[in-house]
Amino acid sequence: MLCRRIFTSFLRSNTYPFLKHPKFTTPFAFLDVNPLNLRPSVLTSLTHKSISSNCTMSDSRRPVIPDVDKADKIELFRALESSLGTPFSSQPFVPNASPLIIVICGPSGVGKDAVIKRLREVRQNLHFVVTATSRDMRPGEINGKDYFFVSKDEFLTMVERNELLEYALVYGDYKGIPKQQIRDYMAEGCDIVLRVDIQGADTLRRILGNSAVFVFLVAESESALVQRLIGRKTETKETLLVRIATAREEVKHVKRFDYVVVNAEGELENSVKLVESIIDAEKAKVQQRRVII
Ligand SMILES: Nc1ncnc2c1ncn2[C@@H]1O[C@H](COP(=O)(O)OP(=O)(O)OP(=O)(O)O)[C@@H](O)[C@H]1O
Repeated sequence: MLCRRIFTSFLRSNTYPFLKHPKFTTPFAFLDVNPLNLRPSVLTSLTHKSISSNCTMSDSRRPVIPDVDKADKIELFRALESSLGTPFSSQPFVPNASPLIIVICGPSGVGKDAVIKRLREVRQNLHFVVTATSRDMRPGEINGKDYFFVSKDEFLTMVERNELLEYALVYGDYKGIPKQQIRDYMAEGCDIVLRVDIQGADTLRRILGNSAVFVFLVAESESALVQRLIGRKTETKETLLVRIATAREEVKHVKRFDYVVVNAEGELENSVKLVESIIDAEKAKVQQRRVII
């Protein structure tokens, strides 16, 4: 006690200014370690408490923290808990990430469908919104899986009922995104993938702003894109020309997107991995995108 008084009066005087160094004024600082890895404020208040409790609490009532190398884990855990005075919480430090809407766009033939198909195979809790379209079914396509194939009249009825988040007339056919499907899957905690053309992406940006993630897919070059489109064998020479001319304009809009992914020839897996990384990074953001449809 006498020693402490002498030490305190030294601290108050300016005779030995080095004694005001945090090493001497911060509890435990002389150890050069923080034995419980506590925040300095907690440490300070704890130590002040235990110093002041010296006056009132007998040694037998003070919680004893066993030595780390001797105590078993549970004993140490409980001792630390009772020293701090409140039970350790098992609540997650951060809540679950909000479901995301990922909008994938890019010129015709770049590989949007191929990337999304693979993404669905490798990633859980991801729902690809099945778009409604008035175009004819292509060989191999399945109604309700690739698209909801509807007549023009049926499509226009959906528009009248405000059932579509966004719709457009593309190469003479209507395409639109059903709202209810998005609400249902987001309620289950799924991320939503939307596949749209450039007009659709513009409209969605107006509607959703920054609450969705916009990804633009490009080929490594124009010539690679044309070869891919030819290789798909779905187009006539006329529609090929229209799609290629349109693609030339579309790639100029890349700046409006949040991310660009180069889907290079033979590198589909890498493109999918990159899209996955984008989703993971978005989910780790402190300020989450929150979307209401
Ligand atoms: N990285 C890649 N390397 C080689 N071929 C690819 C790659 N990605 C996609 N493809 C192929 O390119 C063709 C066009 O791809 P896909 O149909 O997915 O394009 P899209 O962007 O969905 O086109 P559209 O908008 O016209 O429907 C397909 O035959 C597909 O298998």
